[in-house]
Amino acid sequence: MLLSVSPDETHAAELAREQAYVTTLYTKLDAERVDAQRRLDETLRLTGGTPQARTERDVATTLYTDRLAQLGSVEQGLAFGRLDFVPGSTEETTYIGRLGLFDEDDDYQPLLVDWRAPVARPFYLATAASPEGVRRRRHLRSLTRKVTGFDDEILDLAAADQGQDLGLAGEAALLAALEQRRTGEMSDIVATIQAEQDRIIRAPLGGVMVVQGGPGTGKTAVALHRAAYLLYTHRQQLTTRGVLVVGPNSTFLRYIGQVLPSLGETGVLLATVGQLYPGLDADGVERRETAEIKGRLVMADVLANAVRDRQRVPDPVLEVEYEHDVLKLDRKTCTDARTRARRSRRPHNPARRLFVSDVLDALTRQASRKLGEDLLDSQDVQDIRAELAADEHIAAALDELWPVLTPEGVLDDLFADRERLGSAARKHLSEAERALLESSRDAKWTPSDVPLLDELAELIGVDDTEARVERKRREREDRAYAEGVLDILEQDEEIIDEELLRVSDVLDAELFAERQQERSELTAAQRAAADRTWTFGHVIVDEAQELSAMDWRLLMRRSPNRSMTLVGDVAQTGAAGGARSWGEVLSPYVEDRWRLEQLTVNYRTPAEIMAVAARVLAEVDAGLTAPSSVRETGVPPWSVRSADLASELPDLVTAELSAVDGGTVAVLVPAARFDEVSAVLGAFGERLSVLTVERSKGLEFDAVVLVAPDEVVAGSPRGLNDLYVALTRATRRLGVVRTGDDVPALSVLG
Ligand SMILES: Nc1ncnc2c1ncn2[C@@H]1O[C@H](COP(=O)(O)OP(=O)(O)OP(=O)(O)O)[C@@H](O)[C@H]1O
Repeated sequence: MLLSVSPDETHAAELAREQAYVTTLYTKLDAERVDAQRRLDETLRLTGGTPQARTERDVATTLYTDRLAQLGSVEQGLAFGRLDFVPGSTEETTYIGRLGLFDEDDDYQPLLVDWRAPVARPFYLATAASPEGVRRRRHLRSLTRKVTGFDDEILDLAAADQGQDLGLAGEAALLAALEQRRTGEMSDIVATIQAEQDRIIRAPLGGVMVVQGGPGTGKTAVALHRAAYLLYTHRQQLTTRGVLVVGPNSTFLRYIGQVLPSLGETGVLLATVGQLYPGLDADGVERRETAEIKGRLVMADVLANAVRDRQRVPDPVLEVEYEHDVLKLDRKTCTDARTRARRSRRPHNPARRLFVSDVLDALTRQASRKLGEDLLDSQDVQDIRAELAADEHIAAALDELWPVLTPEGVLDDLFADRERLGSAARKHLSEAERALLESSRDAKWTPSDVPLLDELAELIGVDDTEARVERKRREREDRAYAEGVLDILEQDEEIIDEELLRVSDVLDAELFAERQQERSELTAAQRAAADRTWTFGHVIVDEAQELSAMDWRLLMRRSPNRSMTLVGDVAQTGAAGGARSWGEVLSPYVEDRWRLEQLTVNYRTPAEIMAVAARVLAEVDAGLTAPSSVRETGVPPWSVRSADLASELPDLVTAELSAVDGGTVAVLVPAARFDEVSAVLGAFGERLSVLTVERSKGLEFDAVVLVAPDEVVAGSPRGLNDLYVALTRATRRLGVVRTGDDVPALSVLG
């Protein structure tokens, strides 16, 4: 008798097989977690020993702590792919997942291959036209530990003929991922990375790579997965120096903050430029025009002048009281001392020693003459010099001529004093521009002050020895404390030895956490955050088009090896001092030694919305092409005119919130309307965000309502770029609320 098996039964049997395999993977994962925890506990129990033993323990503790964090992060979607190769190929069926798992009992055969390993590459790159030995690619879908389904792609030439215009791999899985409601936090894309993205993620570590791509092409996603890939592939090199990821503002950093931990990577420093000067989180707000001036390259000259202006000489003579007499410091003596100190090419504070020494020599000669040179031996002269050096009047005179400076002090004084600013900047900035700087020094430091402070720190030569010594002292204290705790617990343990109680069983959770904290403080990222002169193994900049020339100077200092990935879109530049072209930005640092990669497919914005955005882009620059959308929603964008926002906007927002069914909605406004609209929409809760267009950069929402597009366009010289950014934030729905003049590029909306 012939048995007939229905497709459903085959599918169900296959699903059961996948479930069985995935279950063994989770069992293995659980065993690894128990093992890592046990090893960590054992390491934490050990105390004392030689310095080398302690160092080894520290390394082991960090290793097991990191491993535990990594094992904890991969719970969701542990395995998401499978490759079956053509018969006769050297590869066997391979499962691809968020980390690698091996079978120790079977010669360390891989049970699951880390997505970053070379063997996993065909999962992202193989196509029907170029299958790389792959016969079938399978995307596994799962919910917690349950496999809920799978999608297969058979990579043969018949499939190649079915015209995959955009060359998308795993289309069903990709579209399912893109259709997901947005939560307000970015997710990783590890299961559905596309070929053009994969090539960028796995590009070699060295050199400067620019990734140019329109909105929604996955630049941010690619940048973060690249960080994870580089840390996996060049772990040794990068864990000591660390990886820096720079984003445009703290809202954006919060949005992307979970992606790297979800990929098992915690050692990356995420920061805005405003956070790259230790001790400051500069988030003050200022006018665009002021930020633009502060971002200009000439500010480096202005600051150099400001520091030189603090190196003064008497005009004509400075008289200093000394021992009931008066010593005279003349212009020539001081000018000579100043010239020698400047010629040393040391920064201001270290060069002060030379200046002071020369001036003291001159004063010593003078004082000796007065006392009668012939009567003094060399010891007497030395004593006189020491006395002069300790004299408060002389110290005050030296401070006047060559003060010890701080970057904050110099910048504050410069912006607060018209004369100083005039002297330092007259040649570089107009009176009106100087007036803008002068009015900018309110209470808070702004992000554009940070590269200026950093520049000043270089010019002044800030001595951070004290900070370093203090840091070391704190580390030692923390360690001694933690060890003390463990010693006590170990003594207890001796008493209850028979019960074989482990330290970790009795170690108070809070103390344990503190000890963990101490360990994590020692990661490269943490140390880097506290050290202005830290140089990173790799620097990744997102929304790189927004950075000013002065921002670039700061970042280049943090990356002397020029191992950098810069992602951005020159069509979205909003900052007045931002990039117009990548060549212009980079040539001062690397000339033409940088490579360009492009991303061309928009995964975020549906075709219906992109059609509108493309018209705006054509007005920005007819030569620019908008990326092609990967999907349509069938929902056309809408537009209404409102004469009374306060009464009409809440209803429009309510309708959008219900249309996205649990998803997120953003109301984007020109900066001048932010307070008004926030007040109107104050009570809508978490799913609604009211943001200025500038703050929405890099973010996305299920629905976007854009208010007053004409004001967005008129609001800045790059207003059309801002409009383009605003229109491309939506993953499903877009609405425009007009309050004033019509914007020609939006006329298609009615
Ligand atoms: N291969 C992919 N698989 C699944 N989702 C993807 C993929 N590539 C991108 N996405 C999703 O598309 C959206 C846009 O990605 P991302 O924010 O990285 O784009 P972007 O180029 O940085 O955009 P913008 O320039 O507008 O800030 C995100 O939700 C991201 O998760």
